[in-house]
Amino acid sequence: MYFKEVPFPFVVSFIEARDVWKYYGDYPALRGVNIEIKEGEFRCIIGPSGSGKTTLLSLIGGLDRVSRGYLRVGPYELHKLSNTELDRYRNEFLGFVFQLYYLIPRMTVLENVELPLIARGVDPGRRRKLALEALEMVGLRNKARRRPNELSGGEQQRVAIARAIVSRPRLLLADEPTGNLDSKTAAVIMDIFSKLNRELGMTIVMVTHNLEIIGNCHRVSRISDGVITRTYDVPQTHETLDTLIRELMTTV
Ligand SMILES: Nc1ncnc2c1ncn2[C@@H]1O[C@H](COP(=O)(O)OP(=O)(O)OP(=O)(O)O)[C@@H](O)[C@H]1O
Repeated sequence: MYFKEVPFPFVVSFIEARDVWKYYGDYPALRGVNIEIKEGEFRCIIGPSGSGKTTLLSLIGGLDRVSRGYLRVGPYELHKLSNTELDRYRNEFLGFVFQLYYLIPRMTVLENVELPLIARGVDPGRRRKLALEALEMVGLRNKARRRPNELSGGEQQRVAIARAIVSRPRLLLADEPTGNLDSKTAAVIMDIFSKLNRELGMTIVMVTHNLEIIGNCHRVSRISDGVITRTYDVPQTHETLDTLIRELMTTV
């Protein structure tokens, strides 16, 4: 009997950008980006300063609009959405983690994590339960009553991650999430991302300068002068990973 081999990836891409351009005034920060990311994938985006990483993430996150081209995330064709529809997309579909934690100092850790649920009208009992679950996932349930300034930088970033995932978004976007952290704390943060990806099936797109942490991703795309120049599968063995990191170091 003859079995036709199913091509991989079989599923339709979760994120699809085709010839995406973004202008700031006359300046083209993105110059025809093409990228496909599968659901459940953990994708890193690397590239030199000013190459367009944050711009691309802002477009995928619906924080800004494409100037030209096709950009779809799940069922949402972002280039076609109105501002209200974009707001809804962000609220229902996404979690964001940034380099700075943006926690509210006068609120407790628990209240900070509950915030996105207040905006969604979730009742207080359920809010508390979900926020504690999110804190459990980042290993900070025991610090729920503290205030952000009583925590280390790594712990504050873990609170920011709990806040980003409290409504169980399908897509988590992270912009230099380890940018302010030492390498040991960065590794802890990356283990949390890997766990969210593995256990909750959350698709993650992470922009980073830090090549030490790309071993946690499935694939890494390199962007240069506003164009994705290459996408690599991240190797599973240390030796081949080191070879890839050395190759990428010459370009980032
Ligand atoms: N709001 C803006 N107005 C004008 N130009 C902008 C704006 N945002 C970004 N740019 C320009 O677009 C280009 C891409 O910026 P972007 O922030 O996407 O780069 P990046 O790869 O994330 O850089 P970095 O690693 O330094 O954060 C840069 O030349 C930047 O100066």
